[in-house]
Amino acid sequence: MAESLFTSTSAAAHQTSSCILQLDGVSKGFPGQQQLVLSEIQFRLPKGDLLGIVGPSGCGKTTLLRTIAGFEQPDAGRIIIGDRVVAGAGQWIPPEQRGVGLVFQDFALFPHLDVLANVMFGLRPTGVNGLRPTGVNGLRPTGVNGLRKVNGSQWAEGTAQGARERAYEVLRLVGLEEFARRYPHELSGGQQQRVALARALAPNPSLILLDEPLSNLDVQVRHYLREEIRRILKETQTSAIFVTHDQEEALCLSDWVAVMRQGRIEQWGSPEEIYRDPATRFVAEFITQANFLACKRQDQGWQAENLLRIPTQVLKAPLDPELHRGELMVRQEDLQLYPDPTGEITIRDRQFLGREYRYCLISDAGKELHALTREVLPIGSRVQIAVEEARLFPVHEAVQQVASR
Ligand SMILES: Nc1ncnc2c1ncn2[C@@H]1O[C@H](COP(=O)(O)OP(=O)(O)OP(=O)(O)O)[C@@H](O)[C@H]1O
Repeated sequence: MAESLFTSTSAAAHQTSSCILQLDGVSKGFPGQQQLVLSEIQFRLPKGDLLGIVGPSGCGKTTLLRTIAGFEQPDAGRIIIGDRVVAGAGQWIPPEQRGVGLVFQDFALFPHLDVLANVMFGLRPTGVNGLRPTGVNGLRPTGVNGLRKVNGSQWAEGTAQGARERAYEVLRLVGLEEFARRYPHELSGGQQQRVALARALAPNPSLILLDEPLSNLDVQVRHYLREEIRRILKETQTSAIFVTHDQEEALCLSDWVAVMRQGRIEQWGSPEEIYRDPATRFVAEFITQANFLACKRQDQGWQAENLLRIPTQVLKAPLDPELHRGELMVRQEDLQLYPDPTGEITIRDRQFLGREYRYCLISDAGKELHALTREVLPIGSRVQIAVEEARLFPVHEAVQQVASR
């Protein structure tokens, strides 16, 4: 399924029916920058699905979101929201007419308006859903007029009542109906972000864009709220794209994950595909907290750093007969430990994680490894290791990785 969504330009052009957003070869550069910030971005997002965009700092995540929202104009390519071309092919639809809701990492609520008025703001006939009120960085759409002149009298008679009812409806959805008359400073960070979500949802947008929506919250609230956000978006069948630098958040919130690197999508797939079958060493390193071991072919298998013999059957990808050296990815949960006083690996530390232990291991040659297992083994004892599953990457890619850092 992932392949049919992340298609070539010609194939993508024929597949617009059940998709809410389609990008065809979208590129974008900024003056004075040698490299493109977005380079031939291409994907289709099915209606009602959630896409998580992850990647290292500066890879172009926010620029991609801003380009979809309409705050940046692509240099090349086409963006289609629903069945409308909103950018490219001679078309340009401004942000406020794209039917897109926005949620920011700093909540961006109006401090002088109560919760109800904040949510109703998103319903103003001329408003861009969820537009931030002040000049904070990120997705701020500069040059949109009139956004700070907010007061109840802007509502035409009759529409105000409808807006109020809709605002209460979305506040119920996010579980904050009873907070309608509070001001933002009287709410917790998590509650403020739920108000921001309610404001973005109020006009019933076809697509919501969330820029690092949870990064200003502490870890417990983040865990709780990511479940909440997913539930609310699914319940309202709203498609959404959210940018995050937190891999775990992307994997557990999304239906699809796009891993970006230097302005390109390096891999698109379901969270399971991205985690279990990373296409490149970069994706593997960025998404998993796996172990990486240099290895070379030996007999019918592979020898990894004098620590492990890997029979070919534990390798995930088919073997390239030309490949004689490579780098092996072994996820922490796939590394098995066997107590052995003659083993070359020592347990350096053990952390209790509740259901299982995380072991920090060190080989006699100084190679550090990590393993997750339910077994209890003493710190300082020696072990041998084996693997259940491994993924082999051609070594030339690993070399490029190091060279490009
Ligand atoms: N308006 C602009 N003018 C010039 N360069 C820009 C502009 N906006 C972004 N850039 C550059 O484009 C690149 C991508 O920036 P972007 O904010 O999209 O990255 P990001 O992946 O969201 O990073 P982070 O995770 O740190 O927020 C960076 O090198 C940034 O400096």
